[in-house]
Amino acid sequence: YGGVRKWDHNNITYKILNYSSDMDSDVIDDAFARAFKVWSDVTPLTFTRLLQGVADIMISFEIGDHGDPYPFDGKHGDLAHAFSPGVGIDGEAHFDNDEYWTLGKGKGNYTSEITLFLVAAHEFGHSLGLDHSNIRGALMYPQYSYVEDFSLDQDDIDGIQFLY
Ligand SMILES: COc1ccc(S(=O)(=O)[C@H](CC(=O)O)C(F)F)cc1
Ligand SMILES: [Ca+2]
Ligand SMILES: [Zn+2]
Ligand SMILES: [Zn+2]
Repeated sequence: YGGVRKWDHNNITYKILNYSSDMDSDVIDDAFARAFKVWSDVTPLTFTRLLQGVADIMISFEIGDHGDPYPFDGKHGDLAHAFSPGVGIDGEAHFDNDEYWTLGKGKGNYTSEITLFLVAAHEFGHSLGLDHSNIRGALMYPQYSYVEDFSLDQDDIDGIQFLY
C-alpha cells in the first residue's frame, strides 16, 4: 500500500494490462486518464500511456488470489489496491474484477456499483506514494463513498505537493 517513497522522475508512464467486462474499454481508458489528470492538474507530473513494454504504473483487473500477498475477496469488501513507487510490483494498481464497475449513478442502485474513476484516482494516489488521509472528504480517505461532483481536498493537494 502507500509508502513514503516517490518516483524520481516526473514523466510517469502507465500501461493497462487487461479490462473489466463491465464497461467498454474506451470508457475504462478514459476513466483512468481522468484519474491521472486529477494528480497532474496539481503537480509537475505528466502521465503517458504505453501500449507495450514496461511502464511505471501497471494497471490490471484481478480476482481472488492473483500472485501478490493481497488476494481479493469477491464482490464488495476490498475494491482495489496499489503499491508505492519503486521497481517491480511497486507502482502497480490492481482492481477487483469481482466488483461491478461503473461510472457514477449507473442503471441500478449505484451503492452496489463502484465508480471506477474515483477508485482509480485513489489508487493512483497510492501508486504515486500517498498514504491515507484522515480527512473524511479527502480522496485519500480510506473508505469509498460515491460523490457526484468530485474535487480533491486540500489535504490531498498538500500531500501530493509535498512529494512532487
Ligand atoms: C476512494 O477510493 C478508495 C477507497 C477505498 C478503497 S478499498 O476499500 O478498496 C481499500 C484499498 C485502498 O485503500 O486502496 C481496502 F483496503 F481495500 C479503494 C479506493
Ligand atoms: Ca472485493
Ligand atoms: Zn494485487
Ligand atoms: Zn487507499
